Amino acid sequence: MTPSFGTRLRSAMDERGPLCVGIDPHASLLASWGLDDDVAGLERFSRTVVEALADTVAVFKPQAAFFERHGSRGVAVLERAVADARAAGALVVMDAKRGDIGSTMAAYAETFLHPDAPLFSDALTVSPYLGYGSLAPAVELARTSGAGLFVLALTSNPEGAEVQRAVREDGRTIGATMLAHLAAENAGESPMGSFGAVVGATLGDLSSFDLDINGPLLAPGIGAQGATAADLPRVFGAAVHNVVPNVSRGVLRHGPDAAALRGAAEQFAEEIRKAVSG
Ligand SMILES: O=C(O)c1cc(=O)[nH]c(=O)n1[C@@H]1O[C@H](COP(=O)(O)O)[C@@H](O)[C@H]1O
Repeated sequence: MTPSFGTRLRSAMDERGPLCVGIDPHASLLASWGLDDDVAGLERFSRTVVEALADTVAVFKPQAAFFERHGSRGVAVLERAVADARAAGALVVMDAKRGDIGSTMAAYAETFLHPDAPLFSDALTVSPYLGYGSLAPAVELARTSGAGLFVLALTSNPEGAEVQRAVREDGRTIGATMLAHLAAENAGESPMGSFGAVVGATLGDLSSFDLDINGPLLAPGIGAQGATAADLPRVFGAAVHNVVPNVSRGVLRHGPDAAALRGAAEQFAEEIRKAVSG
């Protein structure tokens, strides 16, 4: 049986460090790489990123929207990127932020978390804002297929606060409630559970939240959104050892040269290592 996502992620983080590189082929990045904003450009971009980094980076996070905007051929490029990255030993978190009523959520789960699906990924980002319980089919399928989820809890964008910091009748914020659901999901798992939270690295002091969910914390916001690796201990406190920091544009803007991409990823990885161990 495949080891759980939490187990595989912990090994990958121990072996390669926790950096996650986002594959976000923005039209502006394609242009700055000298590529056309079309399927050929998309393919060249994603292959270059995967080939340059798949043997050193623990996790890739392709952003599905940048592939889907090119239609079915863009989705074919995404399938290839996922397969190549996984074949080279990296884990893939599909950033598709899916969320729907339970019966439709089951179809999203089949799309990304069924081992026979063309887009099968090690984990998927999901939105719990139709109610955490609506994610149940994805939780269930992830458990049987050895995959994981990253649930949007406290997102990196300033607009997220109006929902995630809203206070419920029981006095808890919505974000804290999502973290509590995840802690329950991961209870008793070792070395950690497979049900992670997305918590932005941009959010400053989060000591009022219990980030101890016994699962991974995907932390976007380093680089283009203004956070730095040095912010991680202040934002995450003791939970920093479970943080998977994501950098997309901060690495990608160094392409298309493979050595420059590797250099940028190594620099972020080193800054993260220092911040987490220091
Ligand atoms: O789920 C995500 O990955 C995500 C959640 C969040 O709160 N903030 C956030 O920026 N992201 C994603 O993380 C990536 C950040 O990209 P950069 O700002 O270029 O590093 C994008 O793919 C975003 O969609």
